[in-house]
Amino acid sequence: MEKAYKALEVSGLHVHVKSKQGMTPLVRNIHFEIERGSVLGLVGESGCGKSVTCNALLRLLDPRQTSVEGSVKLNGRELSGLHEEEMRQIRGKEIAMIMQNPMSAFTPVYPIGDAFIETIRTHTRLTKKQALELAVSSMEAVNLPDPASLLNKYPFQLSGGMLQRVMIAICMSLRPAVVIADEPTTALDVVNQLGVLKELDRLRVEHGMAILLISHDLGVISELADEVAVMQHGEIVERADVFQLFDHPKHPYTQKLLHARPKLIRNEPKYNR
Ligand SMILES: Nc1ncnc2c1ncn2[C@@H]1O[C@H](COP(=O)(O)OP(=O)(O)OP(=O)(O)O)[C@@H](O)[C@H]1O
Repeated sequence: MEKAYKALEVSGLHVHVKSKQGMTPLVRNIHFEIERGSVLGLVGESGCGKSVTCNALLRLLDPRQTSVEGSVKLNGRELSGLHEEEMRQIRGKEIAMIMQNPMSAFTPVYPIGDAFIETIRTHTRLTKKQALELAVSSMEAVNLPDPASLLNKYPFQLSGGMLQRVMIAICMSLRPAVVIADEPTTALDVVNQLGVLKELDRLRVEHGMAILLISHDLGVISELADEVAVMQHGEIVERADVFQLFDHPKHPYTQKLLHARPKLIRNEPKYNR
């Protein structure tokens, strides 16, 4: 059988932070890999280390406060020894991040087109006109209406769902191999949530990108993920195929998480007056 192509491979990732007691572990011994065109869901309670893990992958943690050990391979290329300048080239272009709060990703005093064109031109040799064309086509691809006029708007003039789509469009315009989506739908209402998830899934299918999807919401995870890693206290305690995990959770913490899912409690007959 042909060997699956790994877009992202993480092994033995440890992060420590400086504290009065010395170096304190934040995440320990993280291992996972994501194949091209597939989605790994990363779940766990608040503070368990999901964002620290992602920031460590992208080398966004402050090296004066934290130390990171382990191996991170992107399309087979080891990232851990690279210089900051090389990492800057990789971030956004080969591995991109969609953040939780789209509003904070844009500078409020500039039209959104400025952010779009700056990102494209930082990573490509396209002219401003070509970058603009790419911005418009990327926005069309995520079903944003009238992209040319949207590019002239300021962030506060767009709804949360639209801004999230703009962020996805910016992210996708450079066709990264890996996308880290950190709670991409938390700030959205359910209709927009579904739209954004569908968009991510379409881009995964059409462009074969690998997605690391971080969410508290097991509903979101079950919509999109092929595999799920469950984190607790800085460690991955269980990793399994999504159906296996939902049907036969092994670790007590996974069982607890699944048990804590909101259920519809409306079986009682209606009150008759
Ligand atoms: N720069 C830092 N210095 C010290 N501690 C930190 C730092 N960044 C994060 N932490 C701590 O590391 C732990 C993990 O934080 P992290 O943000 O990764 O959690 P999370 O799982 O993403 O939570 P949430 O779901 O709420 O976003 C927390 O206890 C947090 O306080």
